[in-house]
Amino acid sequence: MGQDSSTHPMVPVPEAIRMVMEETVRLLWNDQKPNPTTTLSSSSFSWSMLLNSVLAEDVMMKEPGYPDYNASIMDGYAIRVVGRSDGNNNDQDTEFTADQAETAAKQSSWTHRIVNKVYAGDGESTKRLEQGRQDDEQQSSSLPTAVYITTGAMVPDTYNCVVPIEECHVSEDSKHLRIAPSADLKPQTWIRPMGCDIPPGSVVLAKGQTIDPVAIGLILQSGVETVTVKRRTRVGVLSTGNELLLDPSLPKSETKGKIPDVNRPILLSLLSTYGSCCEPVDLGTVRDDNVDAMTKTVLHALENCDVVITTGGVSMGETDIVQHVLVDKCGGTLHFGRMNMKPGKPTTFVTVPVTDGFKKLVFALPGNPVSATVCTQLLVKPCIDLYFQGIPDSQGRIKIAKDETQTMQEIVQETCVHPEIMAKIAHDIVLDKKRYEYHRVQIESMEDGTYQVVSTGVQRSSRLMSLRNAEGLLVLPPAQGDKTKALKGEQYLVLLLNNTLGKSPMRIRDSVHFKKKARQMQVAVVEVLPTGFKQASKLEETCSKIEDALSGSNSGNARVVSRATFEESIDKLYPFIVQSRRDAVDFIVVYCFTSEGQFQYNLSVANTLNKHLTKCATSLALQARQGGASEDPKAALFEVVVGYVPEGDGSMLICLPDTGVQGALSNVRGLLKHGLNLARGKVHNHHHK
Ligand SMILES: Nc1nc2c(c(=O)[nH]1)N[C@H]1C(S)=C(S)[C@@H](COP(=O)(O)OP(=O)(O)OC[C@H]3O[C@@H](n4cnc5c(N)ncnc54)[C@H](O)[C@@H]3O)O[C@H]1N2
Ligand code: MOO
Repeated sequence: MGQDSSTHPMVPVPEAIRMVMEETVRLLWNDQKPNPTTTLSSSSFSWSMLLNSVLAEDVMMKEPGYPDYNASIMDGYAIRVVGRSDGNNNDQDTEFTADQAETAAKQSSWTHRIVNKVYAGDGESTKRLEQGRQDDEQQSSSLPTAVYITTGAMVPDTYNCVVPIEECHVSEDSKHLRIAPSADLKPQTWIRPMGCDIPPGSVVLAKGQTIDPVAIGLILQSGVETVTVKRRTRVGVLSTGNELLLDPSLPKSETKGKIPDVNRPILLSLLSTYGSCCEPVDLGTVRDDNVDAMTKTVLHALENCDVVITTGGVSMGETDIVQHVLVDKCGGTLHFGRMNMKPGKPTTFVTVPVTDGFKKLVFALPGNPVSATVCTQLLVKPCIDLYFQGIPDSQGRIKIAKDETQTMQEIVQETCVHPEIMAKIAHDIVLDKKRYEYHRVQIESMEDGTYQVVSTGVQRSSRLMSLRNAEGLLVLPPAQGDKTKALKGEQYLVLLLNNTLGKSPMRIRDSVHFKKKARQMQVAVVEVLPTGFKQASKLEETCSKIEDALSGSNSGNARVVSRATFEESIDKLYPFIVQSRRDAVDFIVVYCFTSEGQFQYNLSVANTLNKHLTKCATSLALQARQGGASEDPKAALFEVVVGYVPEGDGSMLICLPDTGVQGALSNVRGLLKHGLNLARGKVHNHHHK
């Protein structure tokens, strides 16, 4: 099992996305997200930092509420009237009543003397009228006092009513005032009392809310010193390749064979359209002929980002070193190295541990610009949405299973991916011979509420024009037998690349893209033999026997997608099993050599495997053993183990002797498939439409 990408099975795209989501969930579940929140201090608030951020904590109104003083609602005069309820009315003679206004109107006498002016923004001690004048007034008059006040200004504590300027008659020398009898002279008239707009202690904005323009205003009014928001996911983009033109100002003669780096600008700007969840980080470019230099760049990127996207260098060429750097040099775990997809086949997904025990997610995308862009949309977007939002609140739909992996699966089912629709195609499209094609299309809404899609033309992965104005990805299966074309009028699934149709993201649980079809059963085969065992491998012939035994007309075909030989060290077997299930394998068949004297070995392999299985199916094992014995009586002497490997979607493992393989498997074929479906929690099989 080398790391060469050609040995990686082509993982179906939905399975690949599911693995990405599972790793993301696992990381969140295990608190492996560093600094999930950021606290912004009011001294550094700027609207651009706040806008579109998501609150990680409630914003509460500080004492004494907003406004934090009694404010005038009108331009006019503040006076004191009878009935103030604040217990501060011991100075009875300065209180003014409607009767007094009435009398003054009849007599054309003044009702108040004006002792000050208060403008909006003035503090309590502001004195705008000259001292001399006040002294003068105090001596010459016993009228109650009033102050001129503007809208929004602080009403001094000694006053409890504002009379708008329209209801005041002011003496020519601006020293006296007559209040019109029409004025409303109740306490608090035209005053916004302290805390009336936002009472102290109230929740101004709730946790989880996205900060919109109004929320910015409310945060500022709330008087809080800090706001805690969810930290945006830092997503780094690194282009790899010596062909990238680093200095566009160089003369043409010096740049032959170089091309502009389009991936980095495309992906960085695409990420910036993902809104509040992500902070794109430009990691520049790196050469593809220097493993150490690339390793250094990647390690630095991993320290600084939560998610890293690289483009280029993941296929089969001598300079395709990215996987080597990520796995061998950076110690990453490879989750998949190829997808059954055009464009995007060599897409590679790795998780890499960094210091502090945090794990980072790395998407090593193909260099072709279309492949890189489409794979970012399909795989990276849902991942960073999930990483930012955290484990979905499922309103109780998530069953917490005893087994952690099962719980993860449950959570993954609740996570969201691209929106999707069904649409008819407007013209024939030739199907790819081998791979599912995610064909770029434009979408037309028809009058009857259905959709029709039109291809964007030649779909070569280098042809960025195929993405120009593309609105969706039409999911086309590979050609099969006579079916070499998708025909005009046929209906297919379309994954949406933008939100022009106003469709919501799909929960994986509900997504048609993720619905399992009765597809080819995928099988991993392992041959195990004791050390120094001198017998030629029978892997090839046994694999074809296994394929035949597991294929049946009404239960679909089986295909061996990975195979390996292990000598002695059964310890190595478990990582292979884990990898097999990650490759979405249905059955793992382990067979042991059984020449004379190998009973003990067969027993120890069987016992070791037994430990890793849940739901050991002893009756199935017995039946398989009987089937094996009917082919070769000797097979009855050896151990058979059948059980369920719970990780991921789950696989069925069958450990048996190297003889009677076909008889054993064909005897339990139907039961194995049924057992797998039961163990996977599926009551019904899903069939092709
Ligand atoms: N022998 C095989 N060759 C290839 C296979 C294969 O299975 N066997 N797969 C092909 C497929 S499918 C794809 S997709 C590409 C992906 O290759 P890489 O990821 O290794 O990418 P590169 O070889 O580095 O580049 C591919 C292509 O894209 C151009 N490129 C790269 N980076 C950028 C950039 N930042 N901006 C613009 N264009 C870029 C590069 O020049 C190449 O033309 O591999 C096939 N080969
Ligand atoms: O998968 Mo590649 O992305 O065809 O061109």
